[in-house]
Amino acid sequence: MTSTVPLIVRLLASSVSVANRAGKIIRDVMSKGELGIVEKGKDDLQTEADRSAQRCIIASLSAQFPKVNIIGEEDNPDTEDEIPSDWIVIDTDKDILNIGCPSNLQGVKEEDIVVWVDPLDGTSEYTQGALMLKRDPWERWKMYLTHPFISIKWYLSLLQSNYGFLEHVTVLIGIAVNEKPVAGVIHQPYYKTLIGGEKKIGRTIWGIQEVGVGGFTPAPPPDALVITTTRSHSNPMVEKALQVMNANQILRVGGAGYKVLQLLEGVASIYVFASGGCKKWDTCAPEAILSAAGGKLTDILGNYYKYGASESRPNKTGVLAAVNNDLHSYALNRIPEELKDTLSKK
Ligand SMILES: Nc1ncnc2c1ncn2[C@@H]1O[C@H](COP(=O)(O)O)[C@@H](O)[C@H]1OP(=O)(O)O
Ligand SMILES: [Mg+2]
Repeated sequence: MTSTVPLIVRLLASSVSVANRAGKIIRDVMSKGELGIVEKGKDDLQTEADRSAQRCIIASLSAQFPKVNIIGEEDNPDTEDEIPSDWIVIDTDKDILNIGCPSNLQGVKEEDIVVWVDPLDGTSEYTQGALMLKRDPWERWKMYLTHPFISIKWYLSLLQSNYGFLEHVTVLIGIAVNEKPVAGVIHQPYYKTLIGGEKKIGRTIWGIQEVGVGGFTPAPPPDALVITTTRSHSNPMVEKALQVMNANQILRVGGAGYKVLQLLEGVASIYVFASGGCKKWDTCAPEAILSAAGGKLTDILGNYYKYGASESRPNKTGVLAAVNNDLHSYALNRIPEELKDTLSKK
């Protein structure tokens, strides 16, 4: 049966299974307690979970789709170590295989596809979440002292948060054809639900253009204007763009994947981030799923990003995403011209 299913649908179905496995790796690293944090740059961390989840995703997808160009966030310095055999996922999500395929994607070949992988979006929230899992206050304080760049103010705000910010962490697998995100997966390793009285952890959201979305219950935007934005990468430009939105409420959360989930689930209406910092792997999967649900993701100037393999990785001109075209235009028209100018010269 599998061979008659179009390639793009098989790739999406495998990405769902692989993202679930990567999510389990992320939880396992956290449970072991040794995050192996490395500072890649200013406000930019990498952990053992980022490295291992990426190895799992790239090894699994390239074993099944050897000619697909897969680009991951992490450099993976330790690629010479053998990958544990249970990290190579050969399963595929059977329900996704039955979803149908838009006619313009039916003839797509492996060589036409670029997959953008963020193995762990929301790394700051993941490492800060680790602090909150330390129940012993002395152990927690010791971990804080060795954690890169958390101010005492943040530490106190973390103590007041219930579960840290682990729900903000996602695994992102975005599938692009002809430079456009056409399908994607957002996996949330720490999402908690009760199904038939039984506790479940983790969920996987998917979308494919013209077919639709799944793995969650879509909801209309809130009546009030709720904007979602960064909690860990703000700066004066980000704040300026927020001020002019005339929002009823501003939510500050981690990760591009989590913010787009808030749009999909009716928690927020617009995502505004008027700064460089996000990269192609942060926005490819969220853009694919949001547009499959009727939304729109562009830069702050209103231009779509391109996702060809040779495109530069940074999204220098920020992110503007909304649940529909009207809300996107509303936000775009409010961004001051001088801010657009400053960003486009970066
Ligand atoms: N200044 C930055 N440096 C590094 N990564 C950034 C920066 N700004 C944004 N990002 C990436 O974009 C995602 C969304 O940004 P934010 O959480 O600030 O809204 C972050 O989780 C982070 O991805 P990652 O956690 O995968 O490194
Ligand atoms: Mg990211």
